[in-house]
Amino acid sequence: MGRKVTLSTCSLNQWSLDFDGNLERITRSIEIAKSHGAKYRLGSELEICGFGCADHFFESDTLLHSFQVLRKLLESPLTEDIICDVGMPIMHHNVRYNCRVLFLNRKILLIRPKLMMANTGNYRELRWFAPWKQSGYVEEYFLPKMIQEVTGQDVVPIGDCVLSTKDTCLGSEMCQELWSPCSPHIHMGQDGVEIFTNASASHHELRKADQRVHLIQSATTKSGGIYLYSNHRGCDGERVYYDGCSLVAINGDVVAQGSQFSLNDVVGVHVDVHVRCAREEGAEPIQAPRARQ
Ligand SMILES: NC(=O)CC[C@H](N)C(=O)O
Repeated sequence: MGRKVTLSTCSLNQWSLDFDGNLERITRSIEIAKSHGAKYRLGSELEICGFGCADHFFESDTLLHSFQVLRKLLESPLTEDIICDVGMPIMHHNVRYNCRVLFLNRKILLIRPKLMMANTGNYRELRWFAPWKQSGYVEEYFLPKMIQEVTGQDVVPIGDCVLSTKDTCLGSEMCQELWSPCSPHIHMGQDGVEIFTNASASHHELRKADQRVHLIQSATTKSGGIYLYSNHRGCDGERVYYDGCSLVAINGDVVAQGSQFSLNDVVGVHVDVHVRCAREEGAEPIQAPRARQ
């Protein structure tokens, strides 16, 4: 019998380089998540600086201001007792990565860089970011001083790994990775991950929301589990429309979904789930763990 936990995802109307506004909307989404008793809050891809910063990603200020926002979030009493999963660019060994930062109670648990970049159609991510070096590979990241002062940590893990808690196991994938034939959720499912998360910036095209739903349903039908999807909503300074629809699926069924065309700047989607039960009731028992090289 698993423990009941509330998980929260959201769609925020973030704007490129609007660090104050983006922080305010992230803060509001955490407030809403906490008011529902959530223990984990997921936000969309690069939500701190905005997804569409384009060549501003080359400017060190974009990375610096992202860390300043992260510091404010770490310091805030609002982020106590909830795992916050936020998106920002991070430079590691002079290479820029599109990352998730997961933290709890003023400690950074993990920095998870994107493994597979979106580089076709409207997307040119390879111009600004490198994909992470290798799946299942982790290094040490030296935190900047302004973050060390708050967390008391010098180094934190950066790379492709999952988060184990007392009750469950959570693994991140990022936007494009869901669309790949070798999505990380496949191996994570084999490794026993129960909560899959996806931080996205996926723009609107007719029937694309339906494709996303099918991909997410397929991901949780195969090995069972809970899939939390967060998509940006709004224009983000670009000439496309990111169409929200943040959702939660459990064992192949969509159990909660946010709006696609809302005018609200902050839309939260929350679910109460019994962790463990989700995997136990999933379609297939856990297979042999992935052999790591
Ligand atoms: N930001 C991304 O990785 C987006 C790519 C993906 N194909 C989508 O449109 O959802």
